[in-house]
Amino acid sequence: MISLKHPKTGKILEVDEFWLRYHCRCVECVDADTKQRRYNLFDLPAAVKALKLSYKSDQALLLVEWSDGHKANYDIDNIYNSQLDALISRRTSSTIYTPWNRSTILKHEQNLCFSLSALINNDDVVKSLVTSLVRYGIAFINEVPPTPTMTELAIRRVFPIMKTFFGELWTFGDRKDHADTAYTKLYLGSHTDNTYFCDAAGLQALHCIEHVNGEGGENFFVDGLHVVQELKRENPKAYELLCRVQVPAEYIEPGQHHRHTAPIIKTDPVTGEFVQIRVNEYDRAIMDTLPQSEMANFHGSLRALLELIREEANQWQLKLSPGTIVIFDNWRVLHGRMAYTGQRTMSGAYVQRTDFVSKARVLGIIE
Ligand SMILES: C[N+](C)(C)CCCC[C@H](N)C(=O)O
Ligand SMILES: O=C(O)CCC(=O)C(=O)O
Repeated sequence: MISLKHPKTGKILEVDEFWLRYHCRCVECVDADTKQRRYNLFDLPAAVKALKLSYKSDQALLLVEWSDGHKANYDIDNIYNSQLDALISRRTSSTIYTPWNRSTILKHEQNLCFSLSALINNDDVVKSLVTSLVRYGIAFINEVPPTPTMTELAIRRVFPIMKTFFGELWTFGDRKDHADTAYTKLYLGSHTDNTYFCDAAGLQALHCIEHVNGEGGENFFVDGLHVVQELKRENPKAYELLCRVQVPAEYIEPGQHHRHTAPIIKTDPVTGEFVQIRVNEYDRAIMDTLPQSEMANFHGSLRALLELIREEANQWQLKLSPGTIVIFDNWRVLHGRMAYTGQRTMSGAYVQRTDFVSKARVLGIIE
């Protein structure tokens, strides 16, 4: 270990020597074009030693002469910012994620809506939309001509579309194109999609392009981040159990058999932050991942979460009309719809999680 003292703050940091050697960012060590490392672990001596330490450029840089002959320059602040305590403090002090219930989201409604023409003409509007998606997990694009083609154009202005067995840009009503309750006129309780995929879609976009000769079909949304925080406060045992118990989900139709097992609440193993809520009663598979003696506890905890989800104060219900696309974070915001009559056609698409967060990083919204 090497002991460093920050030249400005005086903070002492014990740094593992191999870690420091491995994190040299000079052009010899990291390719300037690809930003990829130019060597692997075995190219460096396991017991590499720092022979000489010195500071330069008003002490902003640390120079190290290594026992393998390499001379490295480090930005001191980069070294301190690359430590676990710095990561945890940045993440836990971030104010980018704003949990909401119905009354609080209604106060921000105007921050969530963007017209298609503004979106097309102005890159800043793209950034504002992605910021709302990160902050609240939901946003709307208005004044979209109600066709599948224009729905696709609007989504592709911001994100690439994820291909699944449902298709890329999908259009659905009550025709049984897939073995799923979504393809009926029935009520759909709050859920997240794709609990049965190894990686559920990150975003989902829905556009009601037609609803005639009937009523109902209102959509509702619940902020999973908010209900998970409430559960953690009110019932920490239930929260802890739902973070831990592995819950299988499944989707079966001719030619498809998807299954994925994971907890209902996923948290970041390093920082403890909320990562994903994965709730879908319709797609729950046989629960064979717990001994029977623990089932009652599990169902009690799940019931506590579902009660919070069902609370009216947490549900934001709205009638989507042709012209408005709703986009929401399928790892955070649960959605559902009321039963309906008449002819109702929805168009929409999924976006991969990795494409959503990559876009947010490129735009400087998250790190
Ligand atoms: C969105 N789209 C209509 C294509 C599919 C709906 C699938 C709903 C399914 N139960 C799930 O949770 O994934
Ligand atoms: O029909 C709707 O409005 C929503 C359908 C739905 O919940 C889904 O596709 O997952």
